[in-house]
Amino acid sequence: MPTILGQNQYGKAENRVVKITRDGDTHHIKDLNVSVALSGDMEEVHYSGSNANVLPTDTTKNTVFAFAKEHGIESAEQFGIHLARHFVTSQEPIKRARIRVEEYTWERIETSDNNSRFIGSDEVKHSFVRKGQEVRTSQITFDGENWEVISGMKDLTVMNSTNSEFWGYVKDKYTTLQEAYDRILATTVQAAWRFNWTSDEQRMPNWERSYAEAKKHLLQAFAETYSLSLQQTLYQMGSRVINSRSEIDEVRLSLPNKHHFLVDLEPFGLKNDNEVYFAADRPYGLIEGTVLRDGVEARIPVDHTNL
Ligand SMILES: O=c1[nH]c(=O)c2[nH]c(=O)[nH]c2[nH]1
Repeated sequence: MPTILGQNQYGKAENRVVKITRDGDTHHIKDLNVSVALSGDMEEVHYSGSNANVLPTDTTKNTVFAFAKEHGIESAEQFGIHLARHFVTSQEPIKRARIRVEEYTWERIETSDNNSRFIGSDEVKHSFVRKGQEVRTSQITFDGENWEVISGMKDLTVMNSTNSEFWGYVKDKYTTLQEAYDRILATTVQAAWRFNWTSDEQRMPNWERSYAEAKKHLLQAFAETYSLSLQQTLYQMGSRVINSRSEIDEVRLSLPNKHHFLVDLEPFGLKNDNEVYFAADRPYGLIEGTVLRDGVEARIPVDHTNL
């Protein structure tokens, strides 16, 4: 049976690059995990093994580190844009570059209870603790003409200890779930949002500010929604971002329902007054959905993941 080559891409994955910027003796850290995927005229290397069109993955790794020096790392998105543009414009056979970035955030260590005494001391300026909250993600794709930037986050765990109910659902012969009028709602947010910046002709968003604002709106919507289901909360979270940020047209959310079950304390002669829960880790409900600006086309893949 004859065969033909289908979709293919290649590049160095998970380049862990850390850039220290020294502003006098005050240091700033950017800590990224960068994955490069290139595609284009790559039939020959697959069919015959000719490497004539192949920029080595080793070179793509070196480029990541060299660009950290040459261009700095202003934001994950800006860094990805520099890289994608470079690969597509410098090598004829490369027609498309996709750069995925995970970013780990570092916060300054405060070195005294009375912090004000130490402001200006060396410890504050160059000592950091890695932030335990979310991992920031971005994916930058360039085909020589159009850009697609999808940013987001994963591992951001949140909980409402009240203002959540779940009742009025379908009941069949297998249904045992009790209706809940005051339950815990907890989830670990995986979010991806697509920017409507697609060409060098348009003004580029402020990536850092956009991220901070999108995160703020997701969290505020989670906190402020009186929830009748996680689905309803998901829609509120997505639409809050779309309505507040004109640079974002599409939000995809994947929200595991981190179930907290009330423990039966009756056997011990104790009454559980919505106080003691068993935090189950699996199975979990998985609630996923896309929220779009009216009139735009959905482009974030249903199973979009970063790395
Ligand atoms: O918010 C929820 N949505 C569901 O679809 C669902 N299903 C379920 O068993 N519990 C919940 N909770």
